[in-house]
Amino acid sequence: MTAETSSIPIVDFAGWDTKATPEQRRNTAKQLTEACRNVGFVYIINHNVGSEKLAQAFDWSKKLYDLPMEQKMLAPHPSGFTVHRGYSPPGLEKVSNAMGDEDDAELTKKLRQISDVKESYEIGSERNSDQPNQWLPENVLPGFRSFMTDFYWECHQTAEKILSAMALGIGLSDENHFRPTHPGHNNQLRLLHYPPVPAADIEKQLSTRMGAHSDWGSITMLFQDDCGGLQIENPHKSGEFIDVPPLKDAIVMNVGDLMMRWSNDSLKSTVHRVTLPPTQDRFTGDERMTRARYSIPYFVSPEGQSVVECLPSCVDEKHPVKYKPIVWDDYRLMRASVQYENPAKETAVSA
Ligand SMILES: O=C(O)CCC(=O)C(=O)O
Ligand SMILES: [Fe+2]
Repeated sequence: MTAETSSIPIVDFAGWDTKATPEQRRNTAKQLTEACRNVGFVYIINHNVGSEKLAQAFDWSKKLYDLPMEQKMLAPHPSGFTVHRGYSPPGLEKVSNAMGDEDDAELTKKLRQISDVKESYEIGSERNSDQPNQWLPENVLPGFRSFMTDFYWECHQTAEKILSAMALGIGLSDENHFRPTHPGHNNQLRLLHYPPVPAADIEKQLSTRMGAHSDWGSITMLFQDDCGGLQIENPHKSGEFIDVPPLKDAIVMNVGDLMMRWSNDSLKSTVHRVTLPPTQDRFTGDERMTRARYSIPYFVSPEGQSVVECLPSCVDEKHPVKYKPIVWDDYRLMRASVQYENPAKETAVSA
């Protein structure tokens, strides 16, 4: 299956360009929002992140992961879950959909028994002092820091456009509604590498590439290479997964849990996962080693103290308010506690 024939809608963002007519902009906003309501995932083409820039970002990511482990460990992810920056070797992070409360403690332990076979590197705004970046020494990968810092802000500019189109699409009178809460300092650029793994390990569920989960924030913009393996839960049939085939240079955009709350559930935060690539030519040798996969998600979130409460344009008699207001930082910490081991919490659970 190709992206053109998959059930994930494709939205041409040339229709949200400054040169587009008001009608083209309204139509684009409508298409984007319909996709977010019905599927929660959408391909965005003709956006502002250029093809060459993307190729360079994937090249840098490959250079990073080609480094020996001891060099990558010069920028380690701090222990615990409060700071989410730097390098996580395979097995450190386990994504899940658990909410992080006490009832989830057992579930969290069980989830850890099947590890995600991936390594990741997280980057944020240089001005976010709560989440300090963990850079490699410049001489280890000269130019990496400066490229990634620029790329981070380029992605942010595109995120602002997407949020504006969504604001219009969900009926807000001001298309800049999300700007004050999303100045960009709380976003997260993530470089992901899924190393080759025997296909049988994934088939027998001895390991996964990335387990099923939804994203927590406002929206996610994902760039994927041509390996394949990303799947979303069928919006019309729970438990069934459908492929999100690679579409060169497209952004795979999805709604996060926070935007779902903000929109009073009118937009969908769809569960997704990464598994075996769909076609046999992605395997090599007797062991059927899976081709490596590189992807670059960009998670867009509001400022930490932003209060998220259902938007008036998404509430009416038929759709009463579903969620109490929450502060983004409180919600994020609750979700993060499940993903990275917290030594204090683990002791408490097993005691
Ligand atoms: O690697 C991918 O394609 C998906 C990544 C993802 O879903 C995530 O990091 O939350
Ligand atoms: Fe995700």
